[in-house]
Amino acid sequence: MEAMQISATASSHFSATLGPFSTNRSPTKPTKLATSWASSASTNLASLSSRNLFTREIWGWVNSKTATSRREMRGVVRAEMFGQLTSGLEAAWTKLKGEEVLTKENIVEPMRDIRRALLEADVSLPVVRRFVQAVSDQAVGVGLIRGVKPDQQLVKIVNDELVKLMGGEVSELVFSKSGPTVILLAGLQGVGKTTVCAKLANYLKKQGKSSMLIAGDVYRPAAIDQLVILGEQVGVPVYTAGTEVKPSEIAKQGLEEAKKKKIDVVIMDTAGRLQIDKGMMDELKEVKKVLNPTEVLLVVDAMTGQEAAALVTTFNVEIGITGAILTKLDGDSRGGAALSVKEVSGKPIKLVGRGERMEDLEPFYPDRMAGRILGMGDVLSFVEKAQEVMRQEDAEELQKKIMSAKFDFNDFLKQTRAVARMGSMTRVIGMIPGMGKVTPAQVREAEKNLKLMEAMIEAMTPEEREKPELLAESPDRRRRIAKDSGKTEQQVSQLVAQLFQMRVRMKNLMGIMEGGSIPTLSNLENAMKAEQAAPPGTARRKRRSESRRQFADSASTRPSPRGFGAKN
Ligand SMILES: Nc1nc2c(ncn2[C@@H]2O[C@H](COP(=O)(O)OP(=O)(O)OP(=O)(O)O)[C@@H](O)[C@H]2O)c(=O)[nH]1
Repeated sequence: MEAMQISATASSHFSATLGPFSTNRSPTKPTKLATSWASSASTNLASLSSRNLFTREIWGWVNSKTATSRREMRGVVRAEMFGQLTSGLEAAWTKLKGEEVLTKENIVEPMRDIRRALLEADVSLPVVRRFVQAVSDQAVGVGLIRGVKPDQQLVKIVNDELVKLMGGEVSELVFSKSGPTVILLAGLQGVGKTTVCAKLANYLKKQGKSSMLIAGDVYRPAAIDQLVILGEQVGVPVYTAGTEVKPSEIAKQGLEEAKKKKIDVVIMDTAGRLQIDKGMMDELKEVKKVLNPTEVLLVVDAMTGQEAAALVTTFNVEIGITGAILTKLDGDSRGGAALSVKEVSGKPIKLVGRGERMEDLEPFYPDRMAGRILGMGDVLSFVEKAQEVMRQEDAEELQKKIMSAKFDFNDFLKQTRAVARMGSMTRVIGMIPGMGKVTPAQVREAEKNLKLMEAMIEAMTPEEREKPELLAESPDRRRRIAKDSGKTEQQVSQLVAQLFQMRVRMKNLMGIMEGGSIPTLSNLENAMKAEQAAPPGTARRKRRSESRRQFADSASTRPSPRGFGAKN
């Protein structure tokens, strides 16, 4: 029911906010914005069932967003990062379409798809096994999101497990508290180490830190020249001592120089090898001893998949590292390295390279990465936010009130605040399909009017908030509220009228939901369109007359025979 409430309330909020208080707008005429809300509500209604409609509505938005992302994936992004994994996982969600709940039986097939997708992404088998087990355990039984469809529940569980798998939180670079921070880079040949040195210096420069590069690859003279050129390109000094000096000696001299120059961060490039050999490890150990580095980062090529994770493990065992830098993520369509490094080696990926330019280095955010893999991005966090603000119990209580036409100003305020808590109105609106054409000016106007209404409601007594009839009956009360809130009497009257209109409108919409079958997208949308466009004498007039009758009903309890606005 919650979705209906939020739609109906939101729709009414907007018709209220852009309706009665905007210039040249009749209180009963639905505005464009209200119409959009109504039609978005109808779109979402199509996928709703009779319970937990709020969460379902949010997931309706998720669906539409996912559909878009999936379309994008198919078209543009697919060829890019992790495209293969994304499409593999899609098969799993599809298998759950039409199911009511997740069961031990119906997750067998989707779990097989997930397993296959991860193996094809070159994630190592033990990691895949643990992942699939963790997802299965959560999918059946505990930890379900109430009211969300099974395929969406599974997306959420997989998302959370992916984030966990990749290390959960972003793992920041550590800086030394005194003296220069020393970062020692290691890695096999051709993985992008030399490029990373300069990219990292450039990245730190943007954070206001000075760096110096030390050219320690004495076996490939071109590597020294390459580092000098890249250093010039990003505007940082490079310490070189030729190819005749031992790397550990170069490291020592470079560090002294950096201390003299009061450089913040020293980045040491080292020689790569085609594969791990004892000579390289011994040399690295020696350099590490001399430098006593704050960070020892292994640079690994993302395109090597689970091999990258194995390398991180070996280097960690041999020389002790603090983390990894994953390069060439831009060319990686599988994702095995990003998914396996932390789980296999216990060491986090700190940074990722996503292109050849000096700017193409950024922190590794597990949550964003999971979002990209699933094609969900921000939408998942929005769902969580929405769930936080809309408690199930509140929603059920509200549903009862709406059905018995007892929706009052307290509920109105609560709903307004719930919507506001979900984020700025612009953001909320932006998440709803079909709402793209709302102009910023309209949103600003809506926000302003919500504040205006809040001020008037705050000036009401608790009794008046609970019984809007009191205000319908008494101009004195309305005058007092106008005075206390600094608004006009007309504005207060309009707000009261609006609440009665909302009661009718919400009850009608809820009635459609309650009364037997769930309407299909097309017939509900048509019904709403017809209602909005109805000529005089049809649905709209009927609705209006019903809200008038409610006023009249409330007015009939008082002595005066006159209707809304009569003197008490
Ligand atoms: N597409 C892409 N290319 C990258 C990235 N990082 C590095 N490269 C390219 O990879 C190639 C090898 O990079 P280098 O920095 O020379 O590799 P290296 O590890 O220093 O090599 P050795 O000195 O032989 O050990 C270069 O052509 C880089 O431009 C990245 O994130 N994306």
